[in-house]
Amino acid sequence: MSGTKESLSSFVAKTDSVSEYDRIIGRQVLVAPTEKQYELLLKRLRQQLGEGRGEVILEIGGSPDGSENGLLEDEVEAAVATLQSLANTLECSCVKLRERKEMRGVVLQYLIRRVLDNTDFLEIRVAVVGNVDAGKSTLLGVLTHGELDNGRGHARQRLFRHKHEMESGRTSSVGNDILGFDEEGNVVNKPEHGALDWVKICERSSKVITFIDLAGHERYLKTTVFGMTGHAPDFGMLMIGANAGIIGMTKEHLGLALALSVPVFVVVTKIDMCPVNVLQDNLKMLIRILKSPGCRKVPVMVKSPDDVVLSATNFVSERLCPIFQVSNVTGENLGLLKTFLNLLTTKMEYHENEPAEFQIDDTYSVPGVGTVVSGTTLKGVIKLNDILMLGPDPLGHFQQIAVKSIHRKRMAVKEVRAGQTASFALKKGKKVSLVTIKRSQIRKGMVMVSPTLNPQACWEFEGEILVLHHPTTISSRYQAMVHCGSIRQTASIISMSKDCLRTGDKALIHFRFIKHPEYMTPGQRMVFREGRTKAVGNIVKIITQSTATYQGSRGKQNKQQRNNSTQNSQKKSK
Ligand SMILES: Nc1nc2c(ncn2[C@@H]2O[C@H](COP(=O)(O)OP(=O)(O)OP(=O)(O)O)[C@@H](O)[C@H]2O)c(=O)[nH]1
Repeated sequence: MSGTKESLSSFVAKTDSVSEYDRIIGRQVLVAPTEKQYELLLKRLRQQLGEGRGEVILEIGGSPDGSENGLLEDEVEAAVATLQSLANTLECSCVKLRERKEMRGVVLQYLIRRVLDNTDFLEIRVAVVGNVDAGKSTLLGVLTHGELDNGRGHARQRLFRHKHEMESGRTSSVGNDILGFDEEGNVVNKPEHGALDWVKICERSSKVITFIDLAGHERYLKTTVFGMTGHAPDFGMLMIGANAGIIGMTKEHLGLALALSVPVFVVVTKIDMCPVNVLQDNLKMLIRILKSPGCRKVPVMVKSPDDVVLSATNFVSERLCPIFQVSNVTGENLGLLKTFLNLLTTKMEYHENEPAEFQIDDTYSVPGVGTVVSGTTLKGVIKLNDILMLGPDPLGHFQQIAVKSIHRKRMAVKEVRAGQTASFALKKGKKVSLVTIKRSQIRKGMVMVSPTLNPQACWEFEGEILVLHHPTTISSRYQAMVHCGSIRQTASIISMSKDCLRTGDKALIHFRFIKHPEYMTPGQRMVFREGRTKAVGNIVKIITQSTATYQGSRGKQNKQQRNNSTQNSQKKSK
């Protein structure tokens, strides 16, 4: 993945089969590889492309210990030719990102990206958060439509008009905008009469950034949390107005991203209209917050193309938090932000070989098509006409459905893989004469999974929870909203491993949903919140027995425990 930049030549030098080569020869491997070395390089590059979901940033002429400090002029040509040839063999593009001077010669960084057919593209989801008026809609309008703002909402209006014009099949009720990059890293968005044709963007793109535009107002915090959990963002883009600084919901949104382990980068907007001293004060405050024990981030100001490559390659592996300072009116530094977006690679591990799991975040009724569901493929591969189990319904049952069509960003495709979002048209049953499934039967939080998983719904589960904030104490019977994937339902606390919980406390909590059972899996991240109360944690156990049975058995257990302790105390007193 791009987060792990590596020198190909030093890899070959480290490999057993070429151990006779010292580091100096290692540098020369790319310059003049033998057939065996070339095969090794090819094998390694293929492996890295697999790890990086189709792309990798490579450094040539350098090594981590500085022993291969640069290529001479004539070596550069030969090394780049080898790299180009490797890329061609693996059907990849090879684009130079950066060059730096070292003691001996130059060190170069290249982006190697698989050239995909026009129905496939790499997908990165970026949740856009920040306080009202931070310039979120404006920045998205400027990035996706390629036209600067006038400072009075011009770019934002374009986006709104575009949103109202969205035809059926839009992927979510949370705002979505897309920015496509071709294999060379050029933006492919070309608005026609103000509107964007998503299918054309996807056809021309190697990578598509989906911006999940989340509301900035406190009133919509529920939707913002849903966007952060249910839409599985790879990254969070925290927007801050240069003159307003960190106000309102900024800290809340940052805290949410941290709690959900979503890597965050910051975009400070409106630098064109902000006095220098105010900007400096607000940046100082931002850096202080990012470095504070609660965040433990390493803030990095991105000011040059070099900074972009460095921060993008280290973004995932470290606690780095790149900060961009842009103007949507003058366009200052927007180029840096675009290059950064083009280089982003997800840190999520997606398992394509496991049985399919798809979480539903929205439903639609499309005339002539029927019920359509949209969401994220968490595991496996889903193909046209696949039979999946949809559920759970209010009784906890799953029903067989067939996938009749698949869209990725409104483009018809034959399959969708783990890590990709999609919409499906559904029909009930296996036969060709399928029964239409009603939209009212489906709700957000439901899943579609492979029948091999034999899915079970649960009313109750156990979670390991850390209370981030609560004004007083939390005890049994306390109720709050559980957000887990696209599940959003109130649950009450049945029991806890501690008597009561305060801010900063950790506990194992047994929850019960109040309305209907849900499908969950251990290890999933969850948020438990109500008003200003917020707790985060992981699902550790799913309890599939009915409550009566469970409570009955717990009752018996408790009675047994009581009997045991009485016997013990009787023994002690004797
Ligand atoms: N001068 C200047 N104005 C900007 C810039 N970015 C945004 N604006 C203006 O700031 C105002 C607010 O921008 P929005 O994009 O609506 O802010 P928002 O964060 O999307 O707000 P909500 O959607 O309400 O959460 C608009 O009038 C924009 O024209 C900028 O870089 N420079």
